[in-house]
Amino acid sequence: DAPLEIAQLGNDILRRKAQSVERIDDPKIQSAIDNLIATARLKNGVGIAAPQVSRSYRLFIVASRPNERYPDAPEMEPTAMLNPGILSHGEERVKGWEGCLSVPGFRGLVPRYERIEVEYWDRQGRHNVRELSGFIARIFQHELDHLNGILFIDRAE
Ligand SMILES: O=C(CSC(=O)[C@H](Cc1ccccc1)CC(F)(F)F)c1ccccc1
Ligand SMILES: [Zn+2]
Repeated sequence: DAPLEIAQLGNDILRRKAQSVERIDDPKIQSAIDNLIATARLKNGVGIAAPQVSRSYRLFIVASRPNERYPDAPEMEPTAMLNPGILSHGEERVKGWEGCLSVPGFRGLVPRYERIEVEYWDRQGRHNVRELSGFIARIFQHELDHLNGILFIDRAE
């Protein structure tokens, strides 16, 4: 579970559309999940997407925890989300601070939907449909952008 090299701004892999995961029980996918969780923890991230460690799969980790910008952020078990999507969202957008392990040294105020209904498959291959809001919804939208080659600086105001 060695933490992996993080692709930096300018690396073309960050601008590609990632490929859907075909077999969730593929050992390559399961080890990518373990490596992403280790990397997020080591780099103190609240999320990380597979393209950031140069694996162009539709897979990311959401690992919300309280931090200096979001002291009341929920503490959660790092969760792998495969082939994720937004099913519906509210109208309201909220601006919030974001950073990115692939864009070090920058912070930006990014508008995100406050409430979203999402689907994803978990690492056991189960289909999940969830309502997310607040900081976790923000992380989900930030990571989903990574799977579509979008970075928070493209949206920062
Ligand atoms: O922990 C970070 C470091 S940046 C981070 O964790 C990114 C995720 C993220 C941070 C803030 C808002 C949404 C997503 C991780 C990335 F780059 F892999 F996606 C943080 C930065 C700003 C606000 C709150 C927390
Ligand atoms: Zn990011």
